[in-house]
Amino acid sequence: MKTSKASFGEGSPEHSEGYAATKPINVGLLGIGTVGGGTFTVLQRNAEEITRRAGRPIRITVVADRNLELANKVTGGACRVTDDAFSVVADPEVDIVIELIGGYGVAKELVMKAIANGKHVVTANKALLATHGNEIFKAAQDKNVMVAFEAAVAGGIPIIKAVREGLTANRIEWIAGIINGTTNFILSEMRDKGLSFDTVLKEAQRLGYAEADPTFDIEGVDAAHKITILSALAFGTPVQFNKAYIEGISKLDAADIKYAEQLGYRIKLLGITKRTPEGVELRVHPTLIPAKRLIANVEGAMNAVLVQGDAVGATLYYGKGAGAEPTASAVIADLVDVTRMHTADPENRVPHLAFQPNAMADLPILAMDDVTTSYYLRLRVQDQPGVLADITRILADEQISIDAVIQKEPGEGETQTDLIMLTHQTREKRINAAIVKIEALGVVAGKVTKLRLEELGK
Ligand SMILES: NC(=O)C1=CN([C@@H]2O[C@H](COP(=O)(O)OP(=O)(O)OC[C@H]3O[C@@H](n4cnc5c(N)ncnc54)[C@H](O)[C@@H]3O)[C@@H](O)[C@H]2O)C=CC1
Ligand SMILES: N[C@@H](CC=O)C(=O)O
Ligand code: NA
Repeated sequence: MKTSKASFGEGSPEHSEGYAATKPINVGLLGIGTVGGGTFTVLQRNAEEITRRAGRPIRITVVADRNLELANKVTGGACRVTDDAFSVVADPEVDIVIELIGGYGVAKELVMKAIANGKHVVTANKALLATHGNEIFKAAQDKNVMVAFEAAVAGGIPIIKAVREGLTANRIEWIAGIINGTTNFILSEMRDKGLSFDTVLKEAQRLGYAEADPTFDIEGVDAAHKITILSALAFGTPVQFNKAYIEGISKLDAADIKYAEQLGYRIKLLGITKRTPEGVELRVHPTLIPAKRLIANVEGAMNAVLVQGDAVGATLYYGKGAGAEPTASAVIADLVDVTRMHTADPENRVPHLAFQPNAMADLPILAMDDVTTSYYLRLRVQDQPGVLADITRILADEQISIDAVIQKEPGEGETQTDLIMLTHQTREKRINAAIVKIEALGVVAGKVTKLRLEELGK
């Protein structure tokens, strides 16, 4: 058997003689940290196969990173290195710019300059696209260049491809996903190993899962960036991050995780977007999910996205949503896509946001008050007759029906106990109104804990 040693971006002799002679597509890589490093390594390792798929060699000709020592170490002399990212987006030799710096400051400037200079862009930057995507896609359309962003949502899972291309026959009804690896890792490790929040967060940072500012992960902002992008792709609307409802896991109490389990549910940080007759729900929050659902059993840094289409029904996509090589897998898939489509008529390329730019819908994003879901309520109550009746009357007055109740036996010498209730579906404004009245009851101590619950299908 012959073995082949493909040099970086050249393709192997036995498979790629034709391709090796083909003009390579030249790539400038901005940021060679976790994802940039993974991209460089995988592109080098799988050069032969990637060339055979792309039809021509994909060659990183220049890497820009403000950490030159790191850039030199990772590239090992295989290409040029600079600390001036702006020189790369202006470099006439560069066909595609990969932006893996992150954030919406310098990254936005670089992406806009790259587009203005007629370069295609590949990015993993969900923060940038969720906040400035409309402007970026418009600029790209005007310049006939592509902005590809598979790595921006659920890392290595090809979810953008699935929603934008694989499911085009469908009227998408809703999407719900575990789309932040760091928080899923924290919830799993805390539950399974009893480790503290801070210990697990440090480990997630060490493993390269967390954002530069980990509060983006913990407070649900990163998941909101991602569900904002998916929502736009699903419903043909502009990206509208500023209208997303966002609640992270920092206030989640271990007691609720335990009670949820007793009731047959798991708590996951979900990104949810749903089409309703009044508009689109766009929200991120800890959510009770029936423990028997596949998605409830997604653990560690793994991601999973459920997409409900009217024709296909429910589809589930599972895989690594963070980390160097899983994310590089998506970045390189985009590089191959862009390379293949580079010479195609821009009119015939897949639209950035799945729908043709002149056929976008202006469905409103619903205020959280108008969202419909089920609820988990935990109350600290006096252990005395009539308490449950008072509470159920308040809920009934708001037309909220109860699905399940558990009341703990008070501890030795205690006069108060935990009362846990699950409700059927209702509007958020109704449950909030009921909670205000419940908290005013003399027999209820402190605040009511409210979590949302989604059945996610049958
Ligand atoms: N780490 C992960 O698992 C995932 C990250 N992403 C996204 O990928 C992007 C990159 O993330 P990571 O690789 O984790 O970040 P990182 O912090 O590991 O890498 C960023 C790199 O950019 C360099 N850099 C920063 N400012 C620069 C500048 N002005 N000029 C040149 N270089 C500069 C830094 O020195 C660093 O090497 C972010 O947008 C992130 O949200 C997306 C999916 C998964
Ligand atoms: N910080 C993110 C990285 C990938 O997008 C996460 O934890 O999922
Ligand atoms: Na992806």
